[in-house]
Amino acid sequence: FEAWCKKNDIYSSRISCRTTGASIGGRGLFTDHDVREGEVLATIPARLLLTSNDKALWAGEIAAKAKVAEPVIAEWVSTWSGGFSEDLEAMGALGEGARRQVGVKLEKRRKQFEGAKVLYGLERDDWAMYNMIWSRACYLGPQWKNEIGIIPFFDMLNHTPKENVRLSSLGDAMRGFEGALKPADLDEKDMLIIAKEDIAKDSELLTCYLNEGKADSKEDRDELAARRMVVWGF
Ligand SMILES: C[S@@+](CC[C@H](N)C(=O)[O-])C[C@H]1O[C@@H](n2cnc3c(N)ncnc32)[C@H](O)[C@@H]1O
Repeated sequence: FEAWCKKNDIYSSRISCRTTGASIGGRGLFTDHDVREGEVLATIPARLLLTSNDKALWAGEIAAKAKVAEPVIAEWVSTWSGGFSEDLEAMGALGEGARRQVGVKLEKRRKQFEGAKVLYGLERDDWAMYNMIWSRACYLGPQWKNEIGIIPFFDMLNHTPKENVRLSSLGDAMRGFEGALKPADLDEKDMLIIAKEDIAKDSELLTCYLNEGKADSKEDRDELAARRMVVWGF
């Protein structure tokens, strides 16, 4: 994966992808040095992203693009894992209310998938890929007109409520800095991963998938737990 990143002009400043029990998600990105707040940890060329501006069936469009992607992208897609897997054991950890909501969300996902099959020519076997796409995609921000996409390298970050990095396109990061010059070798739509705080060497880089701070009723908490399960499988 790191060789793939290097070959495709993903610049990352001494960050490694590690498969280890020390990673909260089993595999994730780690610092190989002491990082300072504000440091740009990676730049990712816009051309590598798989994106969609279909608000309803975006995962279907991305799945269709992933299926016919050029070899370079296909090589990256083959590294994907995670997402919702109908893992009954994981589901057992949820309370009754949350489990009920998982059922409702799953029903909705299945209907969307049926729609995506028709519109984007997906097949029944694409269900696992479809779910994986849900678990790896994010909003790309104003520079991308809030399209949804999967960003190589960034998609290796695991979740924590208290993230230590943030994502921004170069264009969004530069907005407000009047007169700032764009680096000549970067595009406004290229994505940056920026340290939100000082991070010690050998720490996992983490982002927040889902803000759980606002859930103050049991129903809200169940809804969030269900969403976490159906989107990310944990
Ligand atoms: C965007 S990917 C992150 C990278 C992923 N660990 C990998 O190896 O490709 C999202 C998936 O990572 C796993 N994951 C992320 N954060 C996690 C956490 N806090 N606890 C358990 N699993 C997590 C889940 O399988 C989730 O569907």
